[in-house]
Amino acid sequence: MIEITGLRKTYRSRGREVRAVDGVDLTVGEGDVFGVLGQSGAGKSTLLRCVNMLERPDEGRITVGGVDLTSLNRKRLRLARHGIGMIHQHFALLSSRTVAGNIAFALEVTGEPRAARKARVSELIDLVGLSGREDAYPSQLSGGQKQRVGIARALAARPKVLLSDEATSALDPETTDSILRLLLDLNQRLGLTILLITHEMGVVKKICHSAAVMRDGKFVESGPVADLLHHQGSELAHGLFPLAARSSEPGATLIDVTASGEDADAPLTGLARRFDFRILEGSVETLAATRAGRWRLALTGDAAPQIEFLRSHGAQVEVVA
Ligand SMILES: Nc1ncnc2c1ncn2[C@@H]1O[C@H](COP(=O)(O)OP(=O)(O)OP(=O)(O)O)[C@@H](O)[C@H]1O
Repeated sequence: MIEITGLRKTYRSRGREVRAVDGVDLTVGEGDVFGVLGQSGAGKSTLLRCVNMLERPDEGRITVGGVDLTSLNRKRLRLARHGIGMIHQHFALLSSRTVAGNIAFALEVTGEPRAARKARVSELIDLVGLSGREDAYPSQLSGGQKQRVGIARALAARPKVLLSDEATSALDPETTDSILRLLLDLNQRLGLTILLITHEMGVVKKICHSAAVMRDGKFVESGPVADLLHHQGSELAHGLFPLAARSSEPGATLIDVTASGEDADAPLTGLARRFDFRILEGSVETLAATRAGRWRLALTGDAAPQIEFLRSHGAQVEVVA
């Protein structure tokens, strides 16, 4: 649904050059939820703003729903943007308009006939769970309710793609969860493709099927979350399952074990039937697209057959010490 190749964007200000996006390739399949994770300054916002051409890239191709956005003139680009909704960290609502007014505004912009607007607004209010709050002004809403208005407004023109710019960063953990559940629900019910940027590992954990880690304008790893977990040295694996336990143990070999799928704990259970070892730390968790487990083990005795056993049962093993 979204295809990006060779994307570059450099800012020049006061004689200084900043390569905000430095050669990014990205494919987001239809109905996928893709998260780009990175720290402040990594280039996430620039990347996202290039996807709907709010920012014009210096190099690269951006195709959304089969349409090459970089080749469109201004008028066609405006139309293509109707198929790409966007939500923001600080909601960007009109303070002088009610909930219904804010959503109706998006329909006015896309030229929806006045007669059809009212019905569509109430449909959208229903969709995001704001029934009863139609006449409230943004100042009377909680952060979560404001983001629901943002989502309804972004979906007004029935886009196939939703871009999310740190949509939950300004929300408390409980509200974050309810907004992520709503996004996942919309992804499933409407088949909505979602590309989100975030600096929160929890967001990737809860709703992303695929993810990329971005640093200095580049993707340092990218792919389905279940696959990335199995890559040696994966930052995503370390971030999703931080193992802070002891990093040395006299007389033992320390290893980190990663396994995914419905039977994520099977390699470890199998190992326990044959060998003696200790679990220093770890857990199995349900992620958006898979179940996965990660543990730090202290192996006593000969480590080689134990590591071999785990690997032959589909687990990724990294020797720590
Ligand atoms: N309009 C601009 N002019 C000059 N430099 C910019 C501009 N926008 C972004 N940058 C620079 O580009 C780099 C990437 O910024 P960007 O906002 O895309 O990163 P980010 O990962 O989204 O970070 P944050 O989460 O803090 O927004 C940063 O070094 C930033 O200072």
